[in-house]
Amino acid sequence: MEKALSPSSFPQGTPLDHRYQGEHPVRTLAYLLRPDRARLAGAVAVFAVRHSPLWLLPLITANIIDVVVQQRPISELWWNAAVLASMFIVNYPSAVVYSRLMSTTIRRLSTTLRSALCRRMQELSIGYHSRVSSGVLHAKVVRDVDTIEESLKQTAEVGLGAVTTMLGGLIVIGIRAPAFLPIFLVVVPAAALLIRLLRGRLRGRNETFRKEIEVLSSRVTEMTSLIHITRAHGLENTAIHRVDGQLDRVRTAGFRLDLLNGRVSSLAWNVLNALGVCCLIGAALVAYYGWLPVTAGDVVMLSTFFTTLTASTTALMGLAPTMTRGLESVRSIGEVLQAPDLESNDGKREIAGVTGAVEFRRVGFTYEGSAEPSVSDLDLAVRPGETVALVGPSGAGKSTVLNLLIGFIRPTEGAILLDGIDTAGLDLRTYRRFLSVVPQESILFAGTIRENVAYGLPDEVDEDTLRTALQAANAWEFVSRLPEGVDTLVGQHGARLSGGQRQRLAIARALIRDPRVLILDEATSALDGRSESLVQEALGRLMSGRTVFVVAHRLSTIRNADRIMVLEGGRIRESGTHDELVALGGLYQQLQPGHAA
Ligand SMILES: Nc1ncnc2c1ncn2[C@@H]1O[C@H](COP(=O)(O)OP(=O)(O)OP(=O)(O)O)[C@@H](O)[C@H]1O
Repeated sequence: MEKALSPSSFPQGTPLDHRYQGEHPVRTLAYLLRPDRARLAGAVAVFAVRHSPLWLLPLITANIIDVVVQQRPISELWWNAAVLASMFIVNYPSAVVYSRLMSTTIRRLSTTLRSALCRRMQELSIGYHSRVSSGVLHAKVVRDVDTIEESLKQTAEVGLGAVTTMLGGLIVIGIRAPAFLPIFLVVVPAAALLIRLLRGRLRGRNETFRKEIEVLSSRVTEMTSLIHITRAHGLENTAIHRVDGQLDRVRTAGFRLDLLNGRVSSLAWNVLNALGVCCLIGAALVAYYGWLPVTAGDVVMLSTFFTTLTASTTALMGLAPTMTRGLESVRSIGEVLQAPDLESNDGKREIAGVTGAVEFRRVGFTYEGSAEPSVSDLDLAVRPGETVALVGPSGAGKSTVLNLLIGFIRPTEGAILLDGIDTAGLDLRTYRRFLSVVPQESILFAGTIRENVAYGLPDEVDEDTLRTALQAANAWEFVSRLPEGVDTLVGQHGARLSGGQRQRLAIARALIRDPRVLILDEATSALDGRSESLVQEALGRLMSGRTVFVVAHRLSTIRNADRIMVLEGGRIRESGTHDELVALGGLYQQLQPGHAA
């Protein structure tokens, strides 16, 4: 069973942590497959048995022909028939065992990779997540791992098939007609190369087709994300026209690819079989004139082997792109697994309680690559239970201060102290248990109201606690009227909730955690009348008795704050209560709505 995760047992030491240091992807794969090496060896052995008809059948056919042509004892026919029968008897069970062994190995590997990626994403800093789009990370977890899985499966199936056929075939030829071995070793690769060259043209067309599909995919994504704007402006036809144009290109590229595919496949088949016939005639001539000791059975065997060995060599060469794709995906996953941008908490002090005293000591913060600091010389001591409103023009540094408080970013100058302890030395995950953040956009995930409100709480929440939180958040009234109450599904495919209702659920989510420190990023757009007052009332309850930092837009929040900090250019320009700042007649006064600048 999975161990419950406490900060101290937070996933460390995923299988790739210690090992993956950007080495060649083949080594990464070898490392990942190590725990399954016995299983893999078993799979290879079983595969050779399962695949034996392909390289043994020509030999047995040759034996049977020789029994007939040379009038050898009939018992030899029965012996050969018995070998043939036993091959078929073991074929089915060995196929089942092979699938089982291989599938266990490959599925375990993809689960390990996906789990390592998800864990690493939870450890990477918020800075990393704001730089790397979620779509890219999503593609790594889903598509790249899928590509690795597919590439391993194909390499195993096709590669093992080709290698066992080639080895088996060459051994049989080496024993039965050794004089032909050097000829095979030269002619078979040459024939395979010829067929590969013929197919080479397909690659270019494949590439064109794939690119057109990628453009289509981005056009569709663009269309769906713009759908509100498109519909609001009556631009449906323009949007459809854009997609239609691309659909046409995909159709043309697909059609050309299919035509070429048909021509190339037929040409390759003809070349392969023509070469096979040449081999048959050549071997027949050798036997007929007695240039080498070759029986009639050998003639048939050699010509069959020529075709199967050439096909195997071609298949092996054709694996290269699949393997390259798989290795590229391993590398792409490695980029995330070795990204150094981690939030470092390991070994830092864990805290069991917070009273809520927060102090900024000459805090400065400069974003990486920025010339100017976004916050400078910030000095601020906040008592437990105090409400501090941050106001200021756009770009003043308000969000940066909130992110510093959450610990998403660390001060580049000075220190932030929590209850007198420098947060630089704290395991922030333990501190954040006493922290709630209510963002501007209330984010609900696909689940019930109960799950959304109780998200992340360690224990099951009882009905009373849930109801009290919803009541205090002014959400009970609408939740209790929903057909399934707290068990109603919300989120992407759930009940439709208004903006105000979503905000009140977000407030309930914060309330139920009973935080000591609350971080509030108020929505810039106010709701209408009743909904707005319900949200304000709920916020009032949420804020009371806690240390609150709020990026404030509502006049009521600002008026009720114990202190207002007016930021500009990353510095505190003014601070005080609403009345004091109005009396001051400075920047705060200018920021008031309706003020003529
Ligand atoms: N990730 C980042 N990298 C570089 N600079 C950034 C980054 N985020 C913000 N900044 C810069 O830092 C400054 C402060 O930004 P911040 O988002 O904190 O302002 P704000 O007061 O919250 O603005 P708004 O009210 O518009 O949200 C701005 O000049 C902004 O351009």
